[in-house]
Amino acid sequence: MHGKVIMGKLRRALGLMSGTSMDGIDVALLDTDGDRELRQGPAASYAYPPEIKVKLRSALAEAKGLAAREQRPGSLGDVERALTELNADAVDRFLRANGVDKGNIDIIGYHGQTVLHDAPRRLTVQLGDGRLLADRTGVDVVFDLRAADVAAGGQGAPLVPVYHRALATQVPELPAAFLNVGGVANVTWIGRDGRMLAFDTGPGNALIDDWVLAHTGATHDAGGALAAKGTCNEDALQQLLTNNYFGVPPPKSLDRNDFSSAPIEGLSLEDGAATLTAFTAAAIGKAREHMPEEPRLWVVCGGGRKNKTLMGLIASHVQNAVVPAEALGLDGDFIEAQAWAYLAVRSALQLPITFPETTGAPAPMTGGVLLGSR
Ligand SMILES: Nc1ncnc2c1ncn2[C@@H]1O[C@H](COP(=O)(O)OP(=O)(O)OP(=O)(O)O)[C@@H](O)[C@H]1O
Ligand SMILES: CC(=O)N[C@H]1[C@@H]2OC[C@@H](O2)[C@@H](O)[C@@H]1O[C@H](C)C(=O)O
Repeated sequence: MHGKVIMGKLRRALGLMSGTSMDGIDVALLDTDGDRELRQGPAASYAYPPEIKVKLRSALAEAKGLAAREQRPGSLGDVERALTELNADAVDRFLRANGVDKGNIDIIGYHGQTVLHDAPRRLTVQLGDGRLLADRTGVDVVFDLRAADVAAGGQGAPLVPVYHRALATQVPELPAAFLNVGGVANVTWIGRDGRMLAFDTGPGNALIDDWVLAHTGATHDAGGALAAKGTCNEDALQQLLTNNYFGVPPPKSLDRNDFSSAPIEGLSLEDGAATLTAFTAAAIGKAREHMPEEPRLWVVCGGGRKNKTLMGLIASHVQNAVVPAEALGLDGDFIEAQAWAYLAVRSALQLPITFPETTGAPAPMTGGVLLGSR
């Protein structure tokens, strides 16, 4: 089933990413040889309809009880089908809007929606039906990119590091850190010789989003304005930082809800936002303890780079410059979707996508399941 992608040739891939913020589907086009050649094309986001967001929140609770990755009890099967249909619709809309011919797309890299991630139990569950997506789109789909790594004893996350490494050719000076602040935050340290070290640093925006949603109904703290008005509660922050996770050496990964915001209960909206924002930044600062050498530059991707308060705090916790991905001419909103396109091509070529230094895989290994169009 790996016949379509030939080594050395540029392949046109579409990446479909739905992250832990659970806000929708990011789509990005990438022409790549699966190695150093990267030609980023158009990209777009398609928000989940409100009713899907509500269903996803309950799916997340239902998924807690899963004992095996293929189980779909309760509403999970229905939600999976609905999400897959939304992804197929997103592909159609994207191709139409950008005048791209479906026949020219070689492969789709499909992430799905993570509803459970528990690497110690060798369990990572992404809702999404690769077979259905391949049938609906008529394009070959690579799905389940995390599963083989987890089965082999790896963390199954983060998977973006190999794409970060490919982007690092654009960084003026190494070592550098690519920091993704999504629902959860993850970092890839890249050394002068291209060596990688990657792991989830701690919370990203998810705790802040949940706090703001519960108190105001808004989806996030736009620009970090609420946090800027509040005062960090030092006791609560220190309590949050006592979590054992920060001392654990990498590789390590997190589920969306691995951290509780219990220590900030009772604080005002603004002070709670300030404290959680300080928590995300301090956790990123702690990531430095695991790095072999201080990054010369921190390149920030993901929605968290739009939170000015957070960006300022991150800068106060690290040495050297902190810049948004745009400073390197990249679009910080779509690096993960592009990464999924890149990973799909690497998977089809049977190239490694995870490494001992990124997920704790026993050796560099490929992954993903290729579902041929028919
Ligand atoms: N203007 C903004 N101001 C502040 N925060 C923002 C802004 N825009 C987006 N965000 C934050 O970024 C989040 C979305 O980020 P992103 O799309 O990178 O996450 P994700 O890909 O879903 O998550 P992950 O990377 O963990 O899988 C939103 O939930 C919100 O908290
Ligand atoms: C299991 C899972 O979906 N993890 C996500 C999550 O969101 C950020 C962080 O935690 C990262 O480890 C990962 O996503 C990115 C895309 C990755 O695998 O690189």
